[in-house]
Amino acid sequence: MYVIALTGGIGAGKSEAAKIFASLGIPIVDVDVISRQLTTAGHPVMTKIADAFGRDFVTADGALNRPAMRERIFAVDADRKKLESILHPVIHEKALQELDKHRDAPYQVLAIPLFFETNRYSGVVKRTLLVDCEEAQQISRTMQRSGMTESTVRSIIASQASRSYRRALANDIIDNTGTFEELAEKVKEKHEKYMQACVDSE
Ligand SMILES: CC(C)(COP(=O)(O)OP(=O)(O)OC[C@H]1O[C@@H](n2cnc3c(N)ncnc32)[C@H](O)[C@@H]1O)[C@@H](O)C(=O)NCCC(=O)NCCS
Ligand SMILES: Nc1ncnc2c1ncn2[C@@H]1O[C@H](COP(=O)(O)OP(=O)(O)OP(=O)(O)O)[C@@H](O)[C@H]1O
Repeated sequence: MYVIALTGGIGAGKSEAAKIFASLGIPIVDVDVISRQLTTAGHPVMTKIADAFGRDFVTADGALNRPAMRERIFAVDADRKKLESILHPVIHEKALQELDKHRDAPYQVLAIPLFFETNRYSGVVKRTLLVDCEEAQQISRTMQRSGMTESTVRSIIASQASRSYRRALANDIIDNTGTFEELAEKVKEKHEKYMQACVDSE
């Protein structure tokens, strides 16, 4: 299995980059998508979250109350760690199962915001690809996409690894300070490189 971890800070452009890899036929395993699936109504994980945080963090139909949880965990570090200790092991197990389904693909993309923060996936990942832009762009793009306030976005950025730390650790970097067209070109370049690399590694 040849797995590329696609990582980056909030709003840096991971989802947009992942869509372009998908359009090139590459399977995508996205841990944010898995996390959302695990926190829908009726999933056993929701019982653990309700026990740990109380009913205020669960919607009337039993799903995760995402805005309430977002406000809480990016204000209180201990609560973020508590939520992560419930969700991360289950997300990890599910992500490995998903990756296993696409063993025959030339390579796969694992979209994972907290790759450098968690360390859980290093065993399965061959290379890391950072999508990176200026912090001001992360903030404005996230605010536009989600309607979050600037201070919420800043608190999320503060909880994540710094830009310089990620840039120092990544094997490859895509600069997403430009247009969508430029991003698409850069993703295609990386795709060609990874196609060659996985052939060479056989
Ligand atoms: C806090 C929650 C409810 C907010 O939900 P929401 O729908 O607004 O955001 P979504 O899940 O799409 O995540 C958006 C982005 O927030 C950032 N983010 C999410 N969780 C975390 C975290 N624990 N630490 C730092 N940043 C995070 C990431 O950049 C992520 O891409 C949700 O993100 C969550 O349940 N987080 C805990 C699970 C987790 O750690 N996910 C990251 C997987 S490695
Ligand atoms: N090059 C670009 N030019 C303009 N807007 C962009 C560009 N790249 C991404 N965006 C927009 O910025 C927002 C954030 O991008 P995206 O959702 O891909 O980021 P992300 O890294 O997946 O964020 P998150 O960590 O929140 O999941 C989206 O609305 C997206 O369409």
